[in-house]
Amino acid sequence: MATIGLRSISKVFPGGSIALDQVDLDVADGELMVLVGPSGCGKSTLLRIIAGLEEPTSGTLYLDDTDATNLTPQQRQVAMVFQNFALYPHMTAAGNIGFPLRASGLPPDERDELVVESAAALGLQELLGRWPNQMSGGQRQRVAMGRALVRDPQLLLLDEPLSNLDSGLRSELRAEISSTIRSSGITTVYVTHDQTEALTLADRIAVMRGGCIEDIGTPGRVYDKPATMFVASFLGTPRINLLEAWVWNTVDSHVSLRIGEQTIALPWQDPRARQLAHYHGERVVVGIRAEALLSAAEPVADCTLRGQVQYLEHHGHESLAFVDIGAVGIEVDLAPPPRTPPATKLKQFRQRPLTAMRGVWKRVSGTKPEEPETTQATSTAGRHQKRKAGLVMRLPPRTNVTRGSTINVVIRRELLHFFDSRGDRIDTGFR
Ligand SMILES: Nc1ncnc2c1ncn2[C@@H]1O[C@H](COP(=O)(O)OP(=O)(O)OP(=O)(O)O)[C@@H](O)[C@H]1O
Repeated sequence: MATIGLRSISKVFPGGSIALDQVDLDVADGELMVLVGPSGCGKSTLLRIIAGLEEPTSGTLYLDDTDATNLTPQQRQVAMVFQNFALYPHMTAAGNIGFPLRASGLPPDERDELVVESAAALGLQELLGRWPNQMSGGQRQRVAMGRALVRDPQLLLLDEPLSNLDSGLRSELRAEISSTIRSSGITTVYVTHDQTEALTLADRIAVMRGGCIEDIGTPGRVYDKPATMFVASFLGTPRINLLEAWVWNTVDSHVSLRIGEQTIALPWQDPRARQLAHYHGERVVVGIRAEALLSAAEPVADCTLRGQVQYLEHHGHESLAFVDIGAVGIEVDLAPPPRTPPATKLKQFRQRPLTAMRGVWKRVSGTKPEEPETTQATSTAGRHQKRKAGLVMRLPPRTNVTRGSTINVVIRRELLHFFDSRGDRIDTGFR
């Protein structure tokens, strides 16, 4: 098996479109790394550079600590599975699986043995004589996996291998792919734009946007402590609530967060309060996932917002409520357009720090709410249209909450996320 090391990999396509901007990434031996991000963020380009199908404009690729930037795809011993499976239509399943072995000149006996072995591992024994047009999407996908793994490659690269399948089959095959990869112990890079796939499959996730990796870590870490507002917004269903809040620090007591016309507070004992105190009189963004919100008969001091239920969505196992709390919502630009700097500026542009691209976000709209009476902050009231942002929360499936009713929304403050005006996490190490 192998390790992968990418150092300052950039890719600028003819015409100036920057697909990758100084990407660094390490994949450990036997690790399943998932590259996830919105369309156009550079995932496939990065995968194709690892495969040797695309050349980086600059940077170095290491395989097992050896410079492999200029090796051919064959020399890299990489197997790739594509979105459309790319099976040969004129070959049976057995022919497709055995194709790489035939190409490498293996004698027919040994070849057949390996094909049968590989088919058995993927539950394809009964299908070996079928043609691609006689197989379902899921079966074709398994044959593509068999063909990729039969040569015992060093690396397995998968580019959206499930995106052409319906959702039921996708989750079934996701589990299969995961167990096949883990039992083979092969180092794998898996590209998807589906955050559920990323969270369920990965040992580690690299979240990409605009040609950069914005966050990298275990699924639990990037979900629980996203490095940026974009990452928080991209991962999780329903999407995280992002609300504008104004900070007011009452030293040695608490930090207030003014959200719309309402206020919640973090006690001074909470380490995040001291961190937030640095933003006294300023605007931050509070991220609240649906699981951090509870509906309660009585308000709980310092952590309750009141709001009116705008509408309810029933999903069988749960209901989602959209609650108007009169706050200003923040919308993150999930897919900034590809960057095309002028040729003369290219060098400086590539050297820009990653953070320069992170803070692509905008207020949905809204007037800055009135500060708490004691605040000295400069008011910008009237600059924007006021807008009440809905808060999405989960309710039990047969809830007695009705549309139009006013409810107490209690916030589990330990689950709150805070971001600065650039969209970077205001970290506190609380969790
Ligand atoms: N051959 C090419 N010539 C010019 N631009 C390209 C080429 N291939 C990709 N790009 C551009 O590079 C950027 C990254 O593309 P890439 O296919 O890597 O994104 P992606 O994240 O895989 O997107 P998707 O999920 O839609 O496949 C995009 O802006 C794309 O338009």
